[in-house]
Amino acid sequence: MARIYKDGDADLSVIRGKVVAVLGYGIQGRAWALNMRDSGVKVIVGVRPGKSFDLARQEGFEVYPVGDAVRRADIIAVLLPDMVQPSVWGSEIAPGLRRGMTVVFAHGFNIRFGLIRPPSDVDVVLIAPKAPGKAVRDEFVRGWGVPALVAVHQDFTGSALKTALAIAKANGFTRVGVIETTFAEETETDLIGEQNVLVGGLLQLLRYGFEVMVELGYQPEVAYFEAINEAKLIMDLIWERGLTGMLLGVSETARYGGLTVGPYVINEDVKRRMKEAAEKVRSGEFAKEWIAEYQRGAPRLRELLEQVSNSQVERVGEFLRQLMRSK
Ligand SMILES: NC(=O)c1ccc[n+]([C@@H]2O[C@H](COP(=O)([O-])OP(=O)(O)OC[C@H]3O[C@@H](n4cnc5c(N)ncnc54)[C@H](O)[C@@H]3O)[C@@H](O)[C@H]2O)c1
Ligand SMILES: CC(C)(O)[C@@H](O)C(=O)O
Ligand SMILES: [Mg+2]
Ligand SMILES: [Mg+2]
Repeated sequence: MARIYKDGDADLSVIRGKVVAVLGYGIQGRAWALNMRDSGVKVIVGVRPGKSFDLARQEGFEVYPVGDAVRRADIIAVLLPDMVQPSVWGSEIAPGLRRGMTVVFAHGFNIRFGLIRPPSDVDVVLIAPKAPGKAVRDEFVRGWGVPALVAVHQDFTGSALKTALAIAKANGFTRVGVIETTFAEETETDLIGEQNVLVGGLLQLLRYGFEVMVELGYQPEVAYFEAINEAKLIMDLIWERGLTGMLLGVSETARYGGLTVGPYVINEDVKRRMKEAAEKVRSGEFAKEWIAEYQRGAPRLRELLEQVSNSQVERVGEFLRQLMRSK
């Protein structure tokens, strides 16, 4: 049984009086900085000059270049893009680290694949939210939170877990539940999950679902409502009531059709390829490929993103989302 920490297991006083530097003010960084400040934690931001720097200032934070923020902090949360972290670590983070500091990651990628090797006299922990940054902030503002994982890679002070749980509490994660894991388990499951299901599998399923109807001559607007917009509402049912609850919340016709046709469309062959993709994560092959792509300037990523953003489904979706938002 997984070990799961809740609010009562975490003590905010562990980080009171300490300075937490959030490095990066992007998708996660902004959410963490705002959440922790709202929880009474002393937060500063470390980021390069530019839009994020200006936004963090506008939103009332003391903002510094990364190296200066590290030097002023007791705890640093490394919320820079994964591919940027190793070089910034070498040039700006490592030189400012002091004995007994805590380094918090939100994803274990660079530790798991050996791209960052912290000195032995700091604590190294992981607090990985199982949610996109927008939800990390929105749920906190709503008075609740999102689930997260916690892991300790290095416990120099003997209180690494306590510090990690305090950071989790300040973000609202312990209100929901924080599961104990390892950097390896978090990194591998996060990559496998986002590729096979959350980002990759889901996107492709929705695109094909839409395209099949359009290619059969149905109206694109009808196909969008059917294959994409309603997918959110069905997912809400699963989120609230589980798989069986969703099945009981749709018609008997949908229940029978879904249970018989689903496994025909998403078949064992798909499962086999999901396992192949998972193996590429576990062996490090995916990490190697992504690092090489990033070092070339990410041309393939840009091209694939452009293909999605220029597709018909996006034009239809934009029109319908606008329509649904206005009376
Ligand atoms: N995006 C998510 O919802 C999400 C969810 C869970 C975990 N994570 C993890 O959180 C971490 C941060 O990811 P993100 O998606 O929030 O990143 P992001 O791309 O949104 O963050 C970019 C931030 O880093 C700054 N930055 C980029 N290069 C820099 C440099 N050289 N020097 C200083 N600042 C620089 C940018 O100005 C910006 O503020 C990653 O480890 C990621 O895996 C992200
Ligand atoms: C939000 C996700 C997909 O769960 C996260 O893992 C990420 O990398 O952005
Ligand atoms: Mg991820
Ligand atoms: Mg994730």
